[in-house]
Amino acid sequence: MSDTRDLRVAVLGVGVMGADHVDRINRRISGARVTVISDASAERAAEVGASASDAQLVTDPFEAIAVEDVDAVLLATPSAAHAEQALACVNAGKPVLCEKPLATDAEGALEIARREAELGRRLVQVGFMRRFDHEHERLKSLIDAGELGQPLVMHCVHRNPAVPPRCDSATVIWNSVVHEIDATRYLLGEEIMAITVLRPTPSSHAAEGLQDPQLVILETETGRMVDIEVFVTSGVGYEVRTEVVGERGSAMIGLDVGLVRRTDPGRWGGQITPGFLERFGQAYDSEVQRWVDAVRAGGGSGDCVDGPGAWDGYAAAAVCAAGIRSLETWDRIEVDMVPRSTVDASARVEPEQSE
Ligand SMILES: NC(=O)C1=CN([C@@H]2O[C@H](COP(=O)(O)OP(=O)(O)OC[C@H]3O[C@@H](n4cnc5c(N)ncnc54)[C@H](O)[C@@H]3O)[C@@H](O)[C@H]2O)C=CC1
Ligand SMILES: O=C1[C@@H](O)[C@H](O)[C@@H](O)[C@H](O)[C@H]1O
Repeated sequence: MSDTRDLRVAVLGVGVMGADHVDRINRRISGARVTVISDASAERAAEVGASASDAQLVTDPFEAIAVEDVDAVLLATPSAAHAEQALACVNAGKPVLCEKPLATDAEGALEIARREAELGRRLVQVGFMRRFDHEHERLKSLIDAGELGQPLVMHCVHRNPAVPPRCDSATVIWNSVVHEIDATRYLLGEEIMAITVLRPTPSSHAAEGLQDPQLVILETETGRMVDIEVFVTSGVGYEVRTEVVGERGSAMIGLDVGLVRRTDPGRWGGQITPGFLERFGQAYDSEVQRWVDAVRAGGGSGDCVDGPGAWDGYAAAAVCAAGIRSLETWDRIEVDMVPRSTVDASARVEPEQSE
């Protein structure tokens, strides 16, 4: 691939996220265009394809990955399909931006990280977009500059107004808490050693099989603790708040303090973002732009990642797997992870450097 030509991207899975990524690649960022669209629903593929007239529709996701003039793949299929499809990308030598999580079990993620290491070329980026959010970047800079002193504790809130009816308690860990797991590794720059999932009084709005809210406690290797309230049927709006408390002060992000309006009779207030597309729009744009730039810079043989990679996907998957054990057993569970040095390609960069 030449450096001057647009990157030709196949987008797999064009539901909520995939359709937004298609629009982002074709209209909101530069250096890439969508040339293949694939979705299990032919109707949905045609609907999204209508707005991306250059794109060829390919029903089978593995055929889509193999299309010769596809330079790179963006995976936005349901989480359970990621591992097999991401592995197929690596095996085909194609760079892939895989929406989180990289896999819904730790073994699947580890297989991808190991295969990438064998190839000796970084091809896998994982869609932990908070690392590209300006507020998260500022918080990270503050911590790294030592302005809060040594970080001791982190408090997180993650609320969604609603989730699809199929969402169960384990899905909340894989799909929602996985963001705080990655944010912890990114902000504090160390691995998570143990997880405990607690079950407060469930909301009467949660469907059967869904423990909502959940309180999750993470413990890092140096003993810092992170508490996460995850509440996915809040009915209110999309709220993601993070506060880091250090020896010399604290800092919080996600306060929705855009416009604060004062009106009569004696009222004041602002607005809560309705969903992740609005709250993290800037982060998704930066994430995909930087991935496109990295893939183009990598040419046909260099590294193609600028952000969280396969190791980050694996580390998060290992913590999620322990979290699901905790949900089942009601116990504190230690995270079972292979040493980073056994997965060579990823061992080159520390997690806090955002790979
Ligand atoms: N980074 C973020 O903030 C967000 C990430 N996500 C992630 O994006 C992924 C997609 O989520 P949504 O767009 O909300 O789901 P969705 O259900 O809206 O879309 C999934 C699409 O994939 C298609 N599909 C199903 N199985 C497939 C297969 N095996 N191969 C190809 N296509 C298949 C479906 O027909 C559907 O159109 C998930 O992994 C989710 O975790 C979702 C929302 C936000
Ligand atoms: O990734 C996402 C969704 O899949 C998930 O369901 C939400 O809870 C997250 O906030 C969103 O960022």
